[in-house]
Amino acid sequence: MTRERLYLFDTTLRDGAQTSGIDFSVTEKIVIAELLDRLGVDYAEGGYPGANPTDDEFFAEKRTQKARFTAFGMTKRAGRSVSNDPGLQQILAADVDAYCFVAKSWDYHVKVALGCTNDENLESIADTVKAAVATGREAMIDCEHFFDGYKANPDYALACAKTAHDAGARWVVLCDTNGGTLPDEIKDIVTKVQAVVPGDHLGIHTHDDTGHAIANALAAVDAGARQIQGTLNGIGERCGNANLISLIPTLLLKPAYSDRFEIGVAKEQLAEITSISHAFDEILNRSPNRHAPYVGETAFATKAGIHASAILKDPQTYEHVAPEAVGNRRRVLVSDQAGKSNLLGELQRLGIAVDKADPRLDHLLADVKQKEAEGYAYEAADASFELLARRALGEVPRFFAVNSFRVMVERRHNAIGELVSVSEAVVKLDIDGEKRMSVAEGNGPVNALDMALRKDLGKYQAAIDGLELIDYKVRILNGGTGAVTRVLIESHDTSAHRRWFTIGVSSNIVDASFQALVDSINYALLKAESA
Ligand SMILES: CC(=O)SCCNC(=O)CCNC(=O)[C@H](O)C(C)(C)COP(=O)(O)OP(=O)(O)OC[C@H]1O[C@@H](n2cnc3c(N)ncnc32)[C@H](O)[C@@H]1OP(=O)(O)O
Ligand SMILES: CC(=O)C(=O)O
Repeated sequence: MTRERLYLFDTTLRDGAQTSGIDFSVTEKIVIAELLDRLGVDYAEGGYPGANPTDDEFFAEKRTQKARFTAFGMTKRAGRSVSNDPGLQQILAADVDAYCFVAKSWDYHVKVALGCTNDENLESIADTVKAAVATGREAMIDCEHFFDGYKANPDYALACAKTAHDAGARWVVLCDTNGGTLPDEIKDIVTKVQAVVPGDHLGIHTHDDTGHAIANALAAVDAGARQIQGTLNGIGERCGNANLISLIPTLLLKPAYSDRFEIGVAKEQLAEITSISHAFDEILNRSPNRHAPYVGETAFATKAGIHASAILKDPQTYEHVAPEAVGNRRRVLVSDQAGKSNLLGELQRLGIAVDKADPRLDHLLADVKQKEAEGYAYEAADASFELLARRALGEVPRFFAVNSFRVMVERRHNAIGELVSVSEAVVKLDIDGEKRMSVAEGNGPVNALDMALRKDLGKYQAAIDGLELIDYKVRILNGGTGAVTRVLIESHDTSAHRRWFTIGVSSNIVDASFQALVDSINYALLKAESA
């Protein structure tokens, strides 16, 4: 069966730049353009030449190599000719493969926002498309508010789409600009537009204001649209655009689409999609959404014992696609919802061989459940879990013992009269029967304890040289000042390029922090020893 070509149009660098809280620098735009080429989209909309210095510099410096590099702008202003519209001339002068012009297609907007007549707007659309086509490049029109416009005045909305098409636009893109349209309406209206724009010329641009951006894009495809616009990780104006990172796996892995369509993203590129999505979040300086479809850390994580038991027998029992297909991985979590199968799955991943009938496994499971009831959360603290498991199996040496620790916080005036807060910690350790005492100052009690703990580990000192704490999170369980505190610490061994999480729980925040610090050091020593 021959499959139809479906084109992917990325607007991360244009509509994505309209996301509140996101401001791309030129350098970031350059890196994102490279990510888009890596992903394999057909079009990459770079921004709006002439709208701001960042976009001007970006268009002067960089273009995508594989994706058709596209400039965005608006149709010519009414009452002016194309050659007499400086904004439009700037767009036409950009070094691109294609242009995408936003045009009004709702008569209410023509009247209120443009303040011109319906015919003048149609003339702007036609003249702009013709001028773009005359440059030898591809032209497309984003019909802004198409669905709301169609509901208000179907004849005029259709006239806008037809005018763009007749003037030579390769694509007429129907935009759900306010994001309020539902999938059935999209399907119905796109079907009707096919009467005036036949063939593979319709595109769809959806926003996620009702949580239907992807469903709406797919509904449009079902009705005949052959270009989908969207963004990396779904960023975009207000609630965002259709998320290409979710759409691409669906188009490639779900027979309802993969049997009917081919897209420009190869299976090998699909296997990079998790890493591309996370790299994009790095650029945005934010943590990836752990629950994101396909690419989230928990997308293939199972917590329930009954699921884990079946997954270990055959992963397909609880997975809709193979995690490897999207470059993700299966995770079997250990928590209070776990059974022995979860433990076995996690131990297997850690390279620990143990028989399901081994009674130590029952003790370990009981221990995990007891500690989870006290407030521990091992699914978030891989290293603390590994220590707990290996200890239960007698595989963790006693590197050092903490005899005591003390921490003092003092607020006082320094020599020049400024009010400062100073923390000082004392840690007493026993290493192979030899007693050691270290004192350190820090910018807070946990920092001081960390310094003191790591100051003198005797023969183990070299093994923690590259160790640094990179994140510290506190969560209060049960509320109130007598509450239980859970501390999660992320550590990084710069020499071994390894990251891990440890946990501590106590009614005392310093005590909880100290537990997590001690676990972190024990884990570093365990890994150094096995290396
Ligand atoms: C649905 C969307 O997401 S469309 C994308 C929107 N993106 C952006 O607006 C980001 C970039 N925009 C900008 O930097 C600026 O708005 C610019 C440079 C484009 C224009 O700036 P200004 O000339 O100062 O105009 P301003 O932004 O105040 O208003 C937009 C003008 O464009 C007109 N306009 C809006 N859409 C269109 C259109 N499709 N065709 C022709 N004119 C249009 C408006 O009527 C308004 O005209 P007016 O100034 O005579 O009232
Ligand atoms: C063009 C566009 O971004 C919109 O109509 O939503």
